[in-house]
Amino acid sequence: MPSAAPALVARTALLPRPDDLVALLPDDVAATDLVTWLRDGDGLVGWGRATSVTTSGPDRFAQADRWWHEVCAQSVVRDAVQLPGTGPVAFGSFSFADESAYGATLVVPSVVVGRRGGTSWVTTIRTGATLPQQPTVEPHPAPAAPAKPTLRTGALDREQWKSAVAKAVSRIQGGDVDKVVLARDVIAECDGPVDLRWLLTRLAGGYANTWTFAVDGLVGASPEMLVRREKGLVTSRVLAGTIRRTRDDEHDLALAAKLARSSKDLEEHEYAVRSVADALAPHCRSINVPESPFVLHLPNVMHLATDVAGVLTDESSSLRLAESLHPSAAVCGTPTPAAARVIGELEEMDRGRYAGPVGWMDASGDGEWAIALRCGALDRENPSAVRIFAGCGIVSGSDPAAELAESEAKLLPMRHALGDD
Ligand SMILES: C=C(O[C@@H]1C=C(C(=O)O)C=C[C@H]1O)C(=O)O
Repeated sequence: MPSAAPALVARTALLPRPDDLVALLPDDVAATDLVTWLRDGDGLVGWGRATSVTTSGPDRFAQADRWWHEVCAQSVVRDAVQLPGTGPVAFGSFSFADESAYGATLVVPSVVVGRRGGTSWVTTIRTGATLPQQPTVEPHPAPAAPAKPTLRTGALDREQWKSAVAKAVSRIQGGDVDKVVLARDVIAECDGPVDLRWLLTRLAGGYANTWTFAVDGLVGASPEMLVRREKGLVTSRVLAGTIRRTRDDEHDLALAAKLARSSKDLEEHEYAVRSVADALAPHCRSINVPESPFVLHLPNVMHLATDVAGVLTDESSSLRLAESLHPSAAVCGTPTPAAARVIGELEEMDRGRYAGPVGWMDASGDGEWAIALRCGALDRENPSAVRIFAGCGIVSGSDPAAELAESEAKLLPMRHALGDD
């Protein structure tokens, strides 16, 4: 059982608009106590740990949600801004698998700075009885560039992973499962402690239209929004179906048109959209599923993308909605239980928090949870190492060599951020 929920006091006040939220992260706080949620310059950054909870197992979402509810019920809040993300905020990351040794964490930082359109604010949070003073919020010197990291094989080397893909294809052709998402890990070893602020600067600068996140030592730039809940509206961005970009824009446009017509990718995409719409159905009315996907352009890859929206009909928090949507066919497969079994048999690794929900939630339960993709986990034992991940949706027409190349393209954001240009 998680620890008892403490009482918090929180104060949110307006702040002059900071240019760069990442620059506000202090350089003398442990990387696991820095949090970030950024897109196109707006979002939230935070540091310190007013309180936190860890949970594990199949109830990890419900336990964390209950804890946060109790914390908020006994908190004293002075919120002069009243926007989503003001007042006390919890940042969380959850393991992909129920049985994972990596569990889940909700962290409530002691300071959160937010920026949304023209409004910026700072929230200070403490356990105790007196309202905290507003801290000084100012940019810190830019972090130094790291040296090129060394890459080591993770659970499977390239050949082994290709043969896992080939086995997945035969399982699909044999009728065990329709689609399965297979992932691989690579260990990046740097020549000194990894500077999270450097990684975040690179990710937020290079991948501005993704959600750049850092929570409890998990860092990345995810293009996939599992669920956003804001004032009764629920939205989800589903991605599945990928093509690697070349360095030639004209050629990429032709590839995008090909992706939008590719029956293999459209089939893979359809599975993922269906799994999201079905999971939202018990919680929402007026669910809108566009008839065909659009092509999302990222610097390294292009994806087929569909934005699903609905109106919330129950009290589910954004975290409980994320639980209902996890794992979607975009990161597990279809049907879910059979795909999860094949993953367990073929990947030969614990995914940890990769491909699990990562995000934030405020006291109202509104929040945003992305799927932790294009990310890495800082190694708690070795501060110079990061375990980075990438996975691919496998369907009956998948070719192992092409999937390996796709996984390499999906590793690029983290490799570049780590200084491997
Ligand atoms: C599993 C990953 O990405 C997922 C798989 C995709 C695909 O197979 O086309 C596309 C986007 C994501 O839903 C990853 O980036 O690691």
